[in-house]
Amino acid sequence: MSKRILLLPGDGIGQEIIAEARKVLDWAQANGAELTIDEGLIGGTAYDETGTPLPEATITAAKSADAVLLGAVGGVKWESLDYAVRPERGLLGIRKALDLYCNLRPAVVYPQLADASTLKPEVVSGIDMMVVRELSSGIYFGEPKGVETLADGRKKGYNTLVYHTDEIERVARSAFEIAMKRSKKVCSVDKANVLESTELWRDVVTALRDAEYPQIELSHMYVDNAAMQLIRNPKQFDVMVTTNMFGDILSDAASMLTGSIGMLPSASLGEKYALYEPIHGSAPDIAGKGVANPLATILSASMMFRYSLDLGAIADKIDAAVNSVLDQDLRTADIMQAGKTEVGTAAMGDAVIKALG
Ligand SMILES: NC(=O)C1=CN([C@@H]2O[C@H](COP(=O)(O)OP(=O)(O)OC[C@H]3O[C@@H](n4cnc5c(N)ncnc54)[C@H](O)[C@@H]3O)[C@@H](O)[C@H]2O)C=CC1
Ligand SMILES: CC(C)CC(=O)C(=O)O
Ligand SMILES: [Mg+2]
Repeated sequence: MSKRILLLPGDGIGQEIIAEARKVLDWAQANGAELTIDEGLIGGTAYDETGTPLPEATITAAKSADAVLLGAVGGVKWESLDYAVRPERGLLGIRKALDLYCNLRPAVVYPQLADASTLKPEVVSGIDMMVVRELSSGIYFGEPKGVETLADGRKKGYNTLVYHTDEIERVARSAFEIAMKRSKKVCSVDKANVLESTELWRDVVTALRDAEYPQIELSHMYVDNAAMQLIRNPKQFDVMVTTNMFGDILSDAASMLTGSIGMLPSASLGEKYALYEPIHGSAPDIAGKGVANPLATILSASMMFRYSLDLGAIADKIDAAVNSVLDQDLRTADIMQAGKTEVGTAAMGDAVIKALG
């Protein structure tokens, strides 16, 4: 039966990178994958057309798809809008609507790019770690929040970091299950020394390990130390599990081990739905220039074929094609190295298609 994919290009380079991922989907279709591909609106582009960054039609289409592949949202044009209708609210909204609580962000250092990192090759080579980020709760969603004017004229801006036992437990279980197939090592990152919500996080993660995953070697680290350790000695980590905001920040940091944020794909998973997207944003500084790296999005498509479409053989081919274009010394500007050939977004996408054969 045909698998239904919903593409949500979004804003800025989202449009450019999804166009390259679309070439890969078209290739898969031409090579036997039965796919029905639709496109929908999200983010600033959706706001401009419909007055909301997350139209009902997008939620409905996402719920009837086997998987969603998203580009990125946001941009300077929409920064002065009320928070309720900002592009980013569209992304948070779809994560909530689909209950995508588990965000997998694999940071893999390709051997061809070990010296593209700003860190020493010996520090990063061989890295293959997984950041498991809680995605549908935490401070990005907690109530109360807002900006108020106080009686004395000062303004008060506030957000709330809330976690419930079940929200922690389900993402911790995902992390432990992943770790059972890897090194059986999990580092849980929190700020339990000062935040009660993450003291609960630590307690729940520990209790689950004790009760159901005694084989897992669990460690705990404060987020400030984790940020430092990621740069000092990243190979100490295999699976890292953490809150929504800490995972957001630490995965951007981890991306630089690989050479560029343009190399990191992600899968956002719930019990019923799944959405795939690069970890980066809409990159207004390079949008429209045709220089964005499409590989994170193409690798996100690969994760989609593997996890949601039951087409692991196609995922293997996409992964091999990405390796092949790097072997051919083709580089977008963000991963450019001396002696290599610089190519733009579309040329990189075309090279992947050529490598796919
Ligand atoms: N998932 C999403 O849709 C996300 C959206 N955003 C939104 O994106 C906008 C820009 O945010 P920033 O903080 O600048 O983060 P960003 O991730 O868009 O860009 C950060 C830096 O990385 C570079 N970069 C990002 N992706 C790249 C790629 N594929 N190839 C080459 N270089 C790449 C950009 O040029 C920029 O210098 C904001 O409106 C923000 O809210 C930010 C992060 C995630
Ligand atoms: C809207 C933001 C929370 C997006 C972001 O930075 C991310 O998911 O990495
Ligand atoms: Mg982010």
